[in-house]
Amino acid sequence: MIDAEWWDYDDADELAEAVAGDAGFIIEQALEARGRAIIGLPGGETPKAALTLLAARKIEWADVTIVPTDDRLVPPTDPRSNVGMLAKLFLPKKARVVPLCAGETDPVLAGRAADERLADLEWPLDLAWLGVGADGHVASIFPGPDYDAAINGPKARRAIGVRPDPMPENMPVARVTLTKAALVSARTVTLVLTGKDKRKLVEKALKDGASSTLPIGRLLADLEMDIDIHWCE
Ligand SMILES: O=C(O)[C@H](O)[C@@H](O)[C@H](O)[C@H](O)COP(=O)(O)O
Repeated sequence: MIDAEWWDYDDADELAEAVAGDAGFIIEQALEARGRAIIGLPGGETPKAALTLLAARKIEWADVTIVPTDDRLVPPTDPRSNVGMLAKLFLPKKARVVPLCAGETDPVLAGRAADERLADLEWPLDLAWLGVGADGHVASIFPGPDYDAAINGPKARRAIGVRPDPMPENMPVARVTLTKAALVSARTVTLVLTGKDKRKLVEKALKDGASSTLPIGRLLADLEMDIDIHWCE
């Protein structure tokens, strides 16, 4: 079992500063070691402030490839689009932003196309920065017909289409997600969350390990290196 180190902050600003600093350091280490960096960045609300601070850092962004950890099957101009949010922040910095969805409407086809697109990238990720949903989903690994393939699929599979069942009420759309294998193979995995409820959920997931019924629990159980968990109330 890996070690999870909790980093607690007094407020969201302090959390954002710390996470942006950590991510920036990991990217700079990768650039120094290999002359390039490939990072998986999350969607949702929690990471927005930290991502904005990260984009403002003085980094050789032209040598950085950014992949959303997951995305909703919506056009990049849609406010729900994760790649749309990341492109706004990082394309002006000359980073390469690789979409998981390219206009497909069928999640199974979108997942296959994303997997082919990612096959050309030099894996593993240097950083997989993750959030967690109030229901315990991570990236867009949700209960439903694609859950087993996302959690237990072949290690070579990097992305897969997801038809959540039940559909999340706040965001009832199909998705494409990086698989658990693609996420846990990252050189560094970091988890960023806020609020007491999510903290309790992650602490239980860590305790339950591989027997966790939650996607986040199954992912944490398969990590092969320690993880930093950044949290504020
Ligand atoms: O596409 C997404 O929704 C995210 O990648 C997702 O996995 C996110 O991390 C959680 O849903 C938490 O979202 P919040 O940070 O907004 O609570």
